[in-house]
Amino acid sequence: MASAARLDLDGNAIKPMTICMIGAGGFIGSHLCEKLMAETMHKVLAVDVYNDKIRHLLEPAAHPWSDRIQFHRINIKHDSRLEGLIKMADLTVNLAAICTPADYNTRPLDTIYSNFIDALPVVKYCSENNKRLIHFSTCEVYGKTIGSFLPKDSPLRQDPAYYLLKEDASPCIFGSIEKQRWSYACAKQLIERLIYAEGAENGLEFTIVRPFNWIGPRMDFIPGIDGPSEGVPRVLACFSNNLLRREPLKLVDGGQSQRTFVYIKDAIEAVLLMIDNPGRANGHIFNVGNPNNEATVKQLAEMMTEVYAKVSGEPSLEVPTVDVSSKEFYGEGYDDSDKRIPDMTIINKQLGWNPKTSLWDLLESTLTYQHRTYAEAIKQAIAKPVAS
Ligand SMILES: NC(=O)c1ccc[n+]([C@@H]2O[C@H](COP(=O)([O-])OP(=O)(O)OC[C@H]3O[C@@H](n4cnc5c(N)ncnc54)[C@H](O)[C@@H]3O)[C@@H](O)[C@H]2O)c1
Ligand SMILES: O=C(O)[C@H]1O[C@H](OP(=O)(O)OP(=O)(O)OC[C@H]2O[C@@H](n3ccc(=O)[nH]c3=O)[C@H](O)[C@@H]2O)[C@H](O)[C@@H](O)[C@@H]1O
Repeated sequence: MASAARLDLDGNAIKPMTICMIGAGGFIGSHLCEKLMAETMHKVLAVDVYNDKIRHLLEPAAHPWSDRIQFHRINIKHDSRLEGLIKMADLTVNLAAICTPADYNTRPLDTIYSNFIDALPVVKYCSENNKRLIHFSTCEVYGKTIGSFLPKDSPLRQDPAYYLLKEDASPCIFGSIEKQRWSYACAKQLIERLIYAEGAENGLEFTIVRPFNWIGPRMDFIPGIDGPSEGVPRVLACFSNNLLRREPLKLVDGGQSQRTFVYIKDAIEAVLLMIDNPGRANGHIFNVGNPNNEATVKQLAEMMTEVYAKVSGEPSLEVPTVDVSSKEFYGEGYDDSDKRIPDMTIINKQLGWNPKTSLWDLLESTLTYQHRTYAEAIKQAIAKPVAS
């Protein structure tokens, strides 16, 4: 239950504030709203075009926090109410974006508009009205590692200097323009530069968050159940869908890319520290990830298969994975980040934050949720005769 006597990292009482959260109806937004309602006295003006993932917080109206959350169905591309909401708030958190890789090379214009053009008014209103901004960028701004350009057998590939991703030192390395995969990363990079420049030239108080593969319940959708049948969500939902339907998990180009996965609930703790500690968070770019949870996509598939068998009680498939080319899976123009390990020095120093949950444990709680939420609906969808 929320308590009024919460203290910041310097021992001062935290004053309740009003937060304009754009993209509050998405995966991260839903977890952040939950946290803010359950553990703080902050008020949320939740802006999104959808509210399914936060409906449990909005209805019934008898929740203890009911007077602290308001939903505003607004498309920020064209709605004059946005500036008024930013003005009403002490802080704006901007999460709105197209952020599924299947869109980057197939809908590059929508991707660039969503991640750059549509964020411009948000930055402008915050700057003009002297409002603080926490903007969600991505670890994809690092692109590929320096080490990926070394010969495959070079011992330097093992040296962290060639792969560890540091906010204030690592370059942003993208592929050629035909590799439209990088449309998202490039748009995010440019909005980061604009926000940084607003800070430098106009005094905007900002924090930029670079999430490294946050995963957990409510991430994306299961195709044909709560999203389009032909849709391609991010890897957690793709693999969950395969496991629920008892199909082999598809490994793009052999599943050799490496990622570090962090549990959404750990990551949300970091965001709350940023919200509550402006003096320590303003002016910073933060990596938020779990360097201890590294796996290749193939290893992730194997672990998810094992965990799902445990939580569902169903035996694994004899052939649990199948290789597929990136061209077949994502289409022309796909490219990939080879390896993503966040350096944690800055977030450790400023906010003392560390992730806690192991990959196995986070997959166990997430796949338990996926099974409970979707297994029955999938069974019914599979059993339904196809209309002739
Ligand atoms: N989940 C991750 O691990 C991760 C990693 C890196 C970066 N990010 C960034 O974090 C942010 C949130 O990611 P998420 O995983 O919650 O994604 P999400 O797709 O679940 O949430 C984004 C939300 O923004 C809303 N939105 C998009 N365009 C909008 C518009 N024009 N007007 C109003 N609402 C709009 C969507 O409806 C959606 O609810 C994004 O900016 C994303 O790039 C997330
Ligand atoms: O989550 C993040 O930190 C960022 O990275 C993601 O990018 P990526 O990790 O490449 O996206 P996923 O869809 O989660 O894919 C991870 C890896 O799994 C592979 N994959 C995906 C799906 C699948 O069915 N099979 C498969 O092998 C992809 O090719 C990729 O190598 C997205 O760009 C963003 O949501 C975000 O900015």
